[in-house]
Amino acid sequence: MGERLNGVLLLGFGGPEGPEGVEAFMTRLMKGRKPPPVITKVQARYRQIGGKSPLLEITRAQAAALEARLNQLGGSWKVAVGMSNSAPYIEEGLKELIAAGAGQVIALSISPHYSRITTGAYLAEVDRLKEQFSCPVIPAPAWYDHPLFIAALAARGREQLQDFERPEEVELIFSAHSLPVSYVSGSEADPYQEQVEVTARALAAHFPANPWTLAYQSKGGGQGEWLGPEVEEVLEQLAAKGKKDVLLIPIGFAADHIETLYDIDIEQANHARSLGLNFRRARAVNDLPLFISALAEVVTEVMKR
Ligand SMILES: CC1=C(CCC(=O)O)c2cc3nc(cc4[nH]c(cc5[nH]c(cc1n2)c(C)c5CCC(=O)O)c(CCC(=O)O)c4C)C(CCC(=O)O)=C3C
Ligand SMILES: [Fe+2]
Repeated sequence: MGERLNGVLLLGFGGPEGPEGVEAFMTRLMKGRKPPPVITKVQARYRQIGGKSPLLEITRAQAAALEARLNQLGGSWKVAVGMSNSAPYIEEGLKELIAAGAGQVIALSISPHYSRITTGAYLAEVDRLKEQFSCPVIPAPAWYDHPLFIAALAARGREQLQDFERPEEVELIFSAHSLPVSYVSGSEADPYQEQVEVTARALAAHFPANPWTLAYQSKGGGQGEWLGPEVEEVLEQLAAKGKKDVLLIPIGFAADHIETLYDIDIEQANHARSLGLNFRRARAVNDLPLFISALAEVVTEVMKR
């Protein structure tokens, strides 16, 4: 792989580190669209998860683990983090790699499924900056169907499944972030929904005995209809069918953050409890070695092209 330092820029959505960062984050994210009452509601959620999201810390841990793995496989590697909506921004991550002497940069989205608000936006920003830095930047391929990512999700599921009395009878819910239906329809449709469905089917194959349902979570307000069914609806349907044991595996996020710690662990868990369900959630893949190996394979595949 040569003597030159290879850079990897791990690209993510970003998030406010705590309640006081919510306003700036949302203004950037929504381009000024959302009224202040929503900001207050979101701030209250961050307070309920301890005032701070673990997202940045987890992403940094993923970057460190990926860097170690790549250096172990051969060559000389540095992995930096660049976020779309919060610091460290994509520009800072790119500057860090170039300052370290990277001869080229592989841009790797940490969002599992492609949408215009996630990977599409990250790569557009990378593209915009590319001119300014005259360093080759190569986008890494998607990994939503990578066998090691699927195996990592399955391992997280199994961690929880073994705590149920009859693991093979537990109802599985696979969840991904909802999107406005307008993003996934028409001639310029994002492949998001198809990719989520591929991940769900591949994961289901790891649990051949268990019934499963794909559901969407954390939908926003406005912008018309959003992808469904919602997790809450699925919980209600399972309760109505007399089911008791439910394990939710979030497949649309690579790290634990407000969407798992608040939306699932507080809101959906409360809803499940009120329906009399025995509800558990699988941890996000975070820096699980299986997942880091998946990312390392994706990166080294780029080098072979
Ligand atoms: C597909 C997707 C991912 C998955 C990709 C991935 O995980 O990599 C993701 C991740 C994240 N989303 C995050 C936070 C937020 N997203 C919001 C709003 C929105 N997200 C959307 C989509 C996604 N978002 C959409 C279509 C909107 C509505 C925009 C609009 O209406 O135009 C809002 C505003 C309030 C609200 O609507 O809830 C917040 C606070 C955080 C940070 C968490 C933390 O800090 O712990 C993370 C990782
Ligand atoms: Fe979001």
